[in-house]
Amino acid sequence: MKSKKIKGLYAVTADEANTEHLLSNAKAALSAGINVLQYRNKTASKQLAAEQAEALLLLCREYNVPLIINDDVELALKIDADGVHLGASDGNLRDARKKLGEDKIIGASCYNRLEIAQFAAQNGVDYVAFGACFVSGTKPNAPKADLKLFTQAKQVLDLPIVAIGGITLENAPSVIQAGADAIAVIGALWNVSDGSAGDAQAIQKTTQQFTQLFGQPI
Ligand SMILES: Cc1ncc(COP(=O)(O)OP(=O)(O)O)c(N)n1
Ligand SMILES: Cc1nc(C(=O)O)sc1CCOP(=O)(O)O
Ligand SMILES: [Mg+2]
Repeated sequence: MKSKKIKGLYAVTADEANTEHLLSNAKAALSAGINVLQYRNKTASKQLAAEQAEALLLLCREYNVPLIINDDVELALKIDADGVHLGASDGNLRDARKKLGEDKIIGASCYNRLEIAQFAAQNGVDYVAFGACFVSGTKPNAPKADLKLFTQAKQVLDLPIVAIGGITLENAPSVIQAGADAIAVIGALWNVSDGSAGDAQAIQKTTQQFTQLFGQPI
């Protein structure tokens, strides 16, 4: 069942113009145990986005990890990615389902609003995301979502619930405790470096630390 794949550490890529760097970072996270990867690059041209998404898809296939495309149903269709993530201004959920078919994963941003999640669930999404849980360096103006929302959502929704926004190794336990099935992370995963060993090793170590919070083996 495809929605069962949405759990644990859900890595979301940072805006990265250097494809080699993007791929080596992604490989580090994949090799250390992320469960889902979302390609999100708000600064790429259409051509760069297509190239980067295609290269990430090949890498994800090696690790049997689904690749979700942010915002762009057409790109997901073009490269046969595993799904899309859509926010309030990214198009209609039913239209996306019609285009992508039943086998693809569709996720919806629900911000801090349970009723958006209920609407998304009625419109056939495979997971819902709430945020921002904490102040996010990536998206400083994102509206805040109270962690109580996860507990409430869990009681009324029968879908995986993803938490996003400012999640770090320190605050992730409170989000998981509140009921999130997955945590979506950008800054605290990719903006790490241990100085000597390089980015890839630091990303691997951070991935393992996040994954252990869910009680999964490393
Ligand atoms: C897992 C996940 N949750 C939320 C978002 C945010 O989507 P959106 O509100 O459309 O904002 P942008 O990411 O497009 O800036 C997400 N991408 N992934
Ligand atoms: C893309 C995104 N969406 C958010 C929301 O609240 O919907 S917060 C966010 C940024 C997440 O990045 P970081 O882990 O660096 O805070
Ligand atoms: Mg969006």
